[in-house]
Amino acid sequence: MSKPVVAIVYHSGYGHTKVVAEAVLAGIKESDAVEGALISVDEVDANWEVLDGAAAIIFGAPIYMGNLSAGFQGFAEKSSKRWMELKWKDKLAAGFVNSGSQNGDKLQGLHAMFNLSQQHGMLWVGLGLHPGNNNSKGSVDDLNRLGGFGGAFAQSNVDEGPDMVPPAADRKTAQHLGRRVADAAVRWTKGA
Ligand SMILES: Cc1cc2nc3c(=O)[nH]c(=O)nc-3n(C[C@H](O)[C@H](O)[C@H](O)COP(=O)(O)O)c2cc1C
Repeated sequence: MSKPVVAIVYHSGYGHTKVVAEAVLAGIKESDAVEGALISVDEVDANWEVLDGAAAIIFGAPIYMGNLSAGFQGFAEKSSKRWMELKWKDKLAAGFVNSGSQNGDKLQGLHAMFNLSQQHGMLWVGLGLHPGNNNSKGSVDDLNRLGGFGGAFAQSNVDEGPDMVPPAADRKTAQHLGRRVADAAVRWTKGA
């Protein structure tokens, strides 16, 4: 029997969110029981069938002007063809967002991804981690240093390139999300 596919579909204007997407993929690949697929919104037209066949889809985007980037929103609107037939109903969904500011209205973007998942009848998987860096012994190197619950948050200094940021803590948090969704996909598809 073929392994369940856990797909990531992401937009990245300048490469920072792509780094986060690759960290999510590394987490998916920790599991031998699933296949990972990394799809940029720029190549989504050649990959709708991969998404249709996936057990889980993880959404990823940068925050532009306080919300999901137009590049990601374009994908979301194109996915309405799937919505017509509720083709993605009962797939797992999850999300990650990356922005220049520590806050930067990331939650707004993550909630927009959640809304997209619910329009499609998908089941949302959160991060499943306590917040890091929230007490006197904490540090910016903590896993989940930005304290997200519904998904993985990353922050990339606006004057540094994707070879420098987001920092390792955010990449590890993204990796955790990938592993968590992979494990959830195995449980969710058991016997299906
Ligand atoms: C048009 C535009 C709007 C942005 N708006 C925000 C914002 O609202 N909040 C924020 O924290 N960062 C904002 N940023 C910074 C990006 O979120 C940040 O640089 C991010 O790392 C870009 O990811 P990318 O390289 O994958 O496109 C904005 C950047 C651009 C280009």
